[in-house]
Amino acid sequence: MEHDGAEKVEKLIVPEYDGTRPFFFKYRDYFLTMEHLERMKDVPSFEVREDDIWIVAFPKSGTTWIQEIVYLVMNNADTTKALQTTIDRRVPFFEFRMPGFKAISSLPSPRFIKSHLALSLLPDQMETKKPKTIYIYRNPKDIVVSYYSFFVKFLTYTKFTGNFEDFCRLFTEDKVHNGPWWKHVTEAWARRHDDNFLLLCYEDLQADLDKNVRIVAEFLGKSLTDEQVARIVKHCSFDSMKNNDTVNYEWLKDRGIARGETSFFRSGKVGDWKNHLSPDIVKRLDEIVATKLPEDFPVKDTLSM
Ligand SMILES: Nc1ncnc2c1ncn2[C@@H]1O[C@H](COP(=O)(O)OS(=O)(=O)O)[C@@H](OP(=O)(O)O)[C@H]1O
Repeated sequence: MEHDGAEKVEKLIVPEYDGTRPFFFKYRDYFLTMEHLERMKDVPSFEVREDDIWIVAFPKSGTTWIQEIVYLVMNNADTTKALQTTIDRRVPFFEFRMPGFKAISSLPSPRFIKSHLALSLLPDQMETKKPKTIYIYRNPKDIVVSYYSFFVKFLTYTKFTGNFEDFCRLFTEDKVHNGPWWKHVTEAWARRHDDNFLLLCYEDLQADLDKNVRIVAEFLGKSLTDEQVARIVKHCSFDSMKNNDTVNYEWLKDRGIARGETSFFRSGKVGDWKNHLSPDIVKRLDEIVATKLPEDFPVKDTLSM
């Protein structure tokens, strides 16, 4: 894979800000915020380990859910241990400023690492060290609702001044952080048969969490008892995680990063988009699914499908 040094990154910047939009910049094929773009120069050379476990997803696709499941599977369903430390410390966010590349580099093995970067933007050594990688995808209609709620209403530091419809339109134009969604998931689809790769789907977890915990455990080479699986399933229900202060990101409110009146655990449903999206946005998203995804890519935007 080609290395992109700082100089080349600078040349790839395409300003999209017109006073109503957040600052997104195009890096290779993806839109990133300036903050993330600045760190991209250190990404290609980041040292990957064979025993890392990477959790990769487009934002709002169920990343936190998988982070907690992976942590528990790898720690024999020790929920007491999980409840001692917030998820951002147990499974750090790779490209975020906290804790940063240096801190992640010095973590003991096995490291659990979360990233929202598309697979093609991850460190070069992902291809040679081949760490186990779990990717979760979700239907774009629920994602855009969840994304607006998180990016505009939950976080305090984003500068989006448009309304919900504006945000949805930007999403359909691929111009949201980590967009295009369809390209992000298509890259994962192409990897679905790789031995070190597990592709999961948010809607499948909703339909049968027990089964998906077992799939994760098998992929990670862990043998769990039925009682351990049941404990993970209970701990990882929406209501349990919403009320769990080590995963619900309520601590961001104390740091002034998130607003008091909103919740990271918003709805946790499949098909909630029906209560929010306009017919025009539904049409645009259906078009993206129909024309930009591989033909056999299964997108489930209701639970009955
Ligand atoms: N346990 C469980 N059950 C059902 N749904 C769950 C669960 N955990 C997280 N979620 C929902 O996932 C959405 C957040 O996605 P991410 O964790 O990927 O967000 S982030 O991008 O990492 O910020 C967000 O979706 P919405 O509720 O639709 O906004 C969360 O509520």
